Amino acid sequence: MLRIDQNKERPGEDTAVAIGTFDGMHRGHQQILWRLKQAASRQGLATAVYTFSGIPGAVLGKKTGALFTKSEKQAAFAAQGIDYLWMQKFTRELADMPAEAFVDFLLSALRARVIVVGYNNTFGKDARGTPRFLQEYAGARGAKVYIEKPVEWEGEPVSSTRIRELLLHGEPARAAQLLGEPYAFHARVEHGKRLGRTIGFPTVNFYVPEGKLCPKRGVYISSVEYRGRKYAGITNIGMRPTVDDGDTVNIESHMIGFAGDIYGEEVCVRLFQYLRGEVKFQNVEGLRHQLSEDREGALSFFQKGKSMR
Ligand SMILES: Cc1cc2nc3c(=O)[nH]c(=O)nc-3n(C[C@H](O)[C@H](O)[C@H](O)COP(=O)(O)O)c2cc1C
Ligand SMILES: Nc1ncnc2c1ncn2[C@@H]1O[C@H](COP(=O)(O)OP(=O)(O)OP(=O)(O)O)[C@@H](O)[C@H]1O
Repeated sequence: MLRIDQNKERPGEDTAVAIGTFDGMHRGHQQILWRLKQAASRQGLATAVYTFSGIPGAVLGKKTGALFTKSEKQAAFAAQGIDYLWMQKFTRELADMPAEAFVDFLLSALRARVIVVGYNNTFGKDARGTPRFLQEYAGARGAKVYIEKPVEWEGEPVSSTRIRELLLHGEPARAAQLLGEPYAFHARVEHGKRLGRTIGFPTVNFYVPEGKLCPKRGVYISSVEYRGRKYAGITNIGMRPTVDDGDTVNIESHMIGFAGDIYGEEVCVRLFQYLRGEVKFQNVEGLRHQLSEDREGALSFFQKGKSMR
């Protein structure tokens, strides 16, 4: 996959292009990319995606985090086998761009001969770039436009907004149904207080990456992937009131059955089920007792045959 927003690189061939924010690469997004690849291969075109590095809501005043960091989004498109990726920083100027100018850009700079969008895609000033507008304007200029019907779950369209709300309400299992896989953090392990190991629960610690959505605070059944191996785990998202009086949210996972120092290494933590809220215990012994129960909860969850994917 080639990033074509950098160094003035452009596709050297005609393309089929999909447009949208694609935050989370949920099942609706997967359907769009399936159609993109199908249309491209039928017509002998390369595949391209025009997307944003953040989420438009963050620029337009909504204070919600995104499901993907920039690098997670780039990795998701690479995994989908997309040939060319244009990742644009979303700005107010971009939001005010006339819809015609945006389509002209797709046709000329990205060499779009096919354009694929979902039923609800809009772009350009005053959201005038509707699927119908696209069909008329791009169609008159020789491009074929595909408009995908909504992919639904429990009778409502799957959307990034809906997934963010589920995660903020502590419903990671339902979020995973819409995403097609559990919500994940890819992070580098940071130093903790080294207290965990003294109570029999060493943890990997990191902070929520800037701009990424922090799910409801509390304790989760999770898995931790490290060097290609997945461990059952328990993860706390919170401020550790028993041992810390700081006010920064931190993510900590205990990997069941793992021993070793992995500071500075990359891990992937996936959230499966919300167990409980964070509690301020009278003493560390109370915390240790609760952590043993949390671990039992995680072990029986995975013993029931749940996959760690
Ligand atoms: C699964 C899990 C659940 C936790 N639950 C709580 C909690 O309810 N209350 C709390 O004060 N700290 C909680 N913690 C944080 C512990 O206080 C912390 O992991 C421990 O002190 C070790 O810190 P360290 O990694 O900096 O050494 C939890 C940690 C984990 C991994
Ligand atoms: N459930 C869905 N079914 C089919 N296509 C979809 C679905 N959701 C989004 N799309 C399409 O996928 C592309 C990228 O979607 P985009 O990320 O912009 O919207 P979204 O997932 O609905 O997010 P939000 O909730 O923030 O509006 C767009 O063309 C959009 O129309």
